[in-house]
Amino acid sequence: MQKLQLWERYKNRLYHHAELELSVDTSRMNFPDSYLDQMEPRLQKAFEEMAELEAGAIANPDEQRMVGHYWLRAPELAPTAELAEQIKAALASVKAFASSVHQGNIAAPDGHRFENLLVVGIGGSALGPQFVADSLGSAQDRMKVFFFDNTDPDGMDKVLAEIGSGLKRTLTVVISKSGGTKETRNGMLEARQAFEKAGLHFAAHAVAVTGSDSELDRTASQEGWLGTLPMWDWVGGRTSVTSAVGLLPAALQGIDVDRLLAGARICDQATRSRSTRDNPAALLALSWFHATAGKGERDMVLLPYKDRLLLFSRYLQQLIMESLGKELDRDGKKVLQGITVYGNKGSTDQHAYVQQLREGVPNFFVTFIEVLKDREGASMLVEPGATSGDYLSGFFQGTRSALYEKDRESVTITIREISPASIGALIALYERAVGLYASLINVNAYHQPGVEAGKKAAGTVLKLQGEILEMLRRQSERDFTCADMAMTLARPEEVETVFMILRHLAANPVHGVSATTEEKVWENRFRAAR
Ligand SMILES: O=P(O)(O)OC[C@H]1O[C@](O)(CO)[C@@H](O)[C@@H]1O
Repeated sequence: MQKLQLWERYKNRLYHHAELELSVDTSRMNFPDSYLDQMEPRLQKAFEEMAELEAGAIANPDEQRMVGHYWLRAPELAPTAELAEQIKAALASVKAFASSVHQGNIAAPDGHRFENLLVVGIGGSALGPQFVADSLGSAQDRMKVFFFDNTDPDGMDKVLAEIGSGLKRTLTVVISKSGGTKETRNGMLEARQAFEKAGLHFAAHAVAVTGSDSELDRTASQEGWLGTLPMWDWVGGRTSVTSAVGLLPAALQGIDVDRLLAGARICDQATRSRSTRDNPAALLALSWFHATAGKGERDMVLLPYKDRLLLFSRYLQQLIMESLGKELDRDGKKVLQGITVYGNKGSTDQHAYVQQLREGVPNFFVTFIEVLKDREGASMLVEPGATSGDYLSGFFQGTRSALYEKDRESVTITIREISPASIGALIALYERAVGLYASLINVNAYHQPGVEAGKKAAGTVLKLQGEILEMLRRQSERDFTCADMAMTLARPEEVETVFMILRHLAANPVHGVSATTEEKVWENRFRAAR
């Protein structure tokens, strides 16, 4: 298509929201103009399902749950007055807690204000808080934020080393909707040990965000933590960033959570429109449907031209892939659905994988995110008439054109600046796009049955490890190959798992297991240290 024709298509298709200062440009998606009309019946059905969801329908039938993240920024829309009150009360508690911490009314045991914040969580209980912290943080933050988002001991040691002697003025927020996630439980225990080693009483440094009567809730109340903020079963982990999960860390960091919620609320209003052309989330969902044939046939590459949006692709990876990646559709038919999401940031990726995007396997579409405002304050000229930010803009435009010339399609989202409101709007935009797209492809976006399989299998491995350790200790006079051990435990079919467990045990001193080094690694002999 010629440049001037594309310009006409740009003007015809551009969605712009004046108050949010947010645009969605689908002109570089090669669907015909008739596509929207053709998809209209399916879209209207998706809008209807979304309206039912917002009205409190059981939108997650597998778990018999309502799906209410939209109420978090408009409590008056919650289906009962009681829920509305709970949402308002939780927000008030978040703000009151953060303000008490900032004013020193809730202080470190040494009487000083808390200066650091250690957030412990995983998945939806970490990715949203991390994205918000990274996109909106600054040198002026009220608290310096750190994360434990895994059960990797070395990763936690690295964070603790960074905090160093600052631990005595560190507040720990442990976040888990279920309150039973092992990675988070381990992170909490490791944090507690670090505090105790430093002669500090963990409970005086800890606050929880969790579901009522969860394991974490009970621990926090039995140990007398500083407080507990609620999570509800009608908020999914991956859509929990506008609940206390995201708001408490953000408020403690000093981010204006009211503006974040306001941005999300305004975007929610826009994305409730049943006029497809006026609904930016519907335009995104339709673009995904077009690009992937509604079957995940192409990957979604996110290219935000702004360092502060680096973690957006990680955040969206969970939101999109955990929501859409489903074996069965809502009628129980095998569909193997999903959209693969990856990305980092422009212009950096220009020097990494954009080569393949332009010339290699054409199995993707791009979402560019453009931010008009370069920085606070003035910019130097890096050469006559051009700033670093002009270059960033030039590289964005250049890559968009270079890809389109080669029939690589893209959507571009433009925001004026990075602010709490625009981050809230981006979050809400994608939450709604995922919900609408899930309706279009008839999958339940609000459960995650596949994740349970890995969790169960990990439990089996840990149980087998217990049996192996017991056997090594009981027969400490002898050594075992993995095959010996599997036979001795009467689990010959588990020999590979036994080998992997033994190899890991011997690599770490805590269990007191040693290994010989044989020519073939699977013939190594293991024994308990005497
Ligand atoms: O908040 P929780 O219950 O600890 O769960 C953490 C994450 O684990 C999952 O349930 C599965 O990975 C995610 O959906 C969720 O965000």
